[in-house]
Amino acid sequence: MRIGIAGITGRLGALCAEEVVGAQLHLSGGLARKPDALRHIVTDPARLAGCSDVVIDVSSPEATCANAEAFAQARCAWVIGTTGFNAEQEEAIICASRQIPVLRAANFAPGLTMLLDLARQLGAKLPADEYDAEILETHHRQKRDAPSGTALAIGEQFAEGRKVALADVIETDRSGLRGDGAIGFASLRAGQIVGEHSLILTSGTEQITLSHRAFDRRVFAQGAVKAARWLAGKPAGLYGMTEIFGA
Ligand SMILES: NC(=O)C1=CN([C@@H]2O[C@H](COP(=O)(O)OP(=O)(O)OC[C@H]3O[C@@H](n4cnc5c(N)ncnc54)[C@H](OP(=O)(O)O)[C@@H]3O)[C@@H](O)[C@H]2O)C=CC1
Ligand SMILES: O=C(O)C1=N[C@H](C(=O)O)C[C@H](O)C1
Repeated sequence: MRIGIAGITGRLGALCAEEVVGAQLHLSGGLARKPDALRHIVTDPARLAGCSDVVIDVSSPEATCANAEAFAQARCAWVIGTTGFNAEQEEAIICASRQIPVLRAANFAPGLTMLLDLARQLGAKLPADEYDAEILETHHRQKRDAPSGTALAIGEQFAEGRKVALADVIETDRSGLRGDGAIGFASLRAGQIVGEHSLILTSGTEQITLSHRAFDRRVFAQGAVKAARWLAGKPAGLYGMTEIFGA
């Protein structure tokens, strides 16, 4: 199986490349802004798609979306781990998934995949007028998007359990009083913290916290390569990590 990496020079992309080689799969090359013939790094997505069965994309929202057309044309499977998309960019990904298999996940870690399932169950069980929901995420100082993609995914699952749309109850600006039924978000950025997420549910008399801490970025790279192996050759469609870790 030939696996390419978009964002291969980045923190996660470089680890994904190591995992591919470590698993004795064929690393077909990578995409970044500066080409490098020695390391098979190109700037044209069509060139990478043309020599790959599947590409793991961990770059930036703009760079990821710029790949959509070339990957669809080459019928190349697409694992997307990039976060921070706007609504228009999300739509472009959904559009591509009508032509090629796309697996999209804000977090490739198995434990976090389980946490998403638990968040949905708690949303369905804990009454919104009794339990305030807050999501706290902490990441390294280089992270660009906030709230993190994972925090938003936790919020979406919890909201789905509550049978509300996250867009209707999301609170990121914390000035003023907390809204009834709000799902609040807070972000911290410091040092080299890999990624921490907590869903904190508080009533007048108790608190329940679901937490996940990644302390080695390799957990994401390993999940991404598992996802790539699973996705190559699948029919067109939009898939997620529950397909891999079965939450
Ligand atoms: N799903 C998951 O489990 C995880 C997802 N992520 C997400 O992955 C993404 C990357 O994270 P991280 O590795 O830390 O980021 P880095 O900034 O370290 O890496 C970004 C990579 O994308 C490339 N890139 C950026 N902009 C462009 C562009 N316009 N055109 C082509 N290539 C571009 C960079 O290449 P260069 O600068 O060399 O041109 C680099 O290779 C983020 O969205 C992050 O949130 C991160 C960890 C886990
Ligand atoms: O940028 C990161 O580093 C991470 N990004 C992902 C996100 O936005 O949720 C996943 C992980 O927490 C690390």
